[in-house]
Amino acid sequence: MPVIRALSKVAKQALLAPACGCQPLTVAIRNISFSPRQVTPGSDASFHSVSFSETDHPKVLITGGLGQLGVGLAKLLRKRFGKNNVILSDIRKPPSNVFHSGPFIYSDILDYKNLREIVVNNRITWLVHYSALLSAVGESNVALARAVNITGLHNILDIAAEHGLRLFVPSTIGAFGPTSPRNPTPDLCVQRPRTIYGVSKVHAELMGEYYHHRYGLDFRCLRYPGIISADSQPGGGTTDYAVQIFHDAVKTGKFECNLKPDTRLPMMYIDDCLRATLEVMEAPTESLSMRTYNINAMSFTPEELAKEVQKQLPDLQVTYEIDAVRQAIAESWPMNFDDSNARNDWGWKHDYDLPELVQTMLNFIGSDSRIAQAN
Ligand SMILES: NC(=O)C1=CN([C@@H]2O[C@H](COP(=O)(O)OP(=O)(O)OC[C@H]3O[C@@H](n4cnc5c(N)ncnc54)[C@H](O)[C@@H]3O)[C@@H](O)[C@H]2O)C=CC1
Ligand SMILES: CC(=O)[C@H](N)C(=O)O
Repeated sequence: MPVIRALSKVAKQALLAPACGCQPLTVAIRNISFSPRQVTPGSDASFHSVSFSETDHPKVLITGGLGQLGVGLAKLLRKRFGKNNVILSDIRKPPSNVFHSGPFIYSDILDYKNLREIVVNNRITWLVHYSALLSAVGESNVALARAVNITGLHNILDIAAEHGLRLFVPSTIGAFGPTSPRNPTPDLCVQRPRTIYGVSKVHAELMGEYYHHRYGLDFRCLRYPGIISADSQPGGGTTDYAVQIFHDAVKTGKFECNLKPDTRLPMMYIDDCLRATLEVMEAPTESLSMRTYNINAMSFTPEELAKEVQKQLPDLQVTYEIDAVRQAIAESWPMNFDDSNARNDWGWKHDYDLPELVQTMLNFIGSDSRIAQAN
């Protein structure tokens, strides 16, 4: 009975707590070992809570780190916090340059004990959760997408709440759907996505915010646009065409686009995306009026992108062979993203517009292919 009474007191405190005042619940979790996932009886929950303030630098774990974004983020964070303070993890075997560039560890986000062991043994304080199946691959394997994007997220939330971690989970333009306002799309509006990817990301936004209010979890989330990078391949999304065009333009002079020429989507160069991630993770709590923000840089159609590339490579030939699944997804997504809250609250500002993006991508891929030809 006393335990039940204590629990109902905790629940009452939770409902009465101010949206940002998470202290009472955090204390309750520690005092009576009531956590989102029950802490083993007899264990001392406070033992796990290594707060960021105890160390000079955060100790960061990146899940799903071998995808398009993780390696670049590790590089940026290692520059800032030191090589050994940032651990990349994935279920795939890392290429040797990645393996030798800093700590890498196997981590399957569906294995809760494995996650807990990594967090405890390495005294992790920040968790960047990148593991996911993206929009197009998600539609071709819904069961796996549901497991990785939803069950996996539950593991991540519980680990982060139990161990007092600051947690970053990216969301996406894909978290909106055909009934959302598309031009522009604000932070708060109807979200009824039609992909398992989008559904799982809305779920992540809501669960993260719920854990923030309920358990005091320091949850931070950015909705990324389509991300464009030169030295890492996209993992099966709808916006992948905007990366592939550069590789094909340089290598073959021909590009077959799987979206219609007038399909407008928000996009961002990877350096802006990774910097935004670091900036929101470092933003003082008081500056965050929300926990999930849109971020934006530019918006273009395949035709506009092709024209910009043709300014540098006039012989590029672009044809269109529409992928019905990707086209339907793209037509349900925002055309322009309103990121004014991120700009006002924590000073978000993008560096790359379309001309700089194209120049940078062609310089990078061009010099890469010249090196390859010389070898
Ligand atoms: N790349 C983009 O344009 C955008 C990405 N995002 C989000 O950013 C995050 C990172 O995206 P990308 O790097 O592009 O994704 P990606 O698809 O390139 O990489 C995802 C990684 O997750 C790993 N993974 C899959 N199952 C796993 C499991 N059970 N345990 C651990 N790892 C597992 C994969 O091996 C892969 O390396 C994702 O959450 C994605 O939704 C959001 C919007 C745009
Ligand atoms: C915008 C995204 O989330 C991703 N690149 C995808 O196209 O699925």
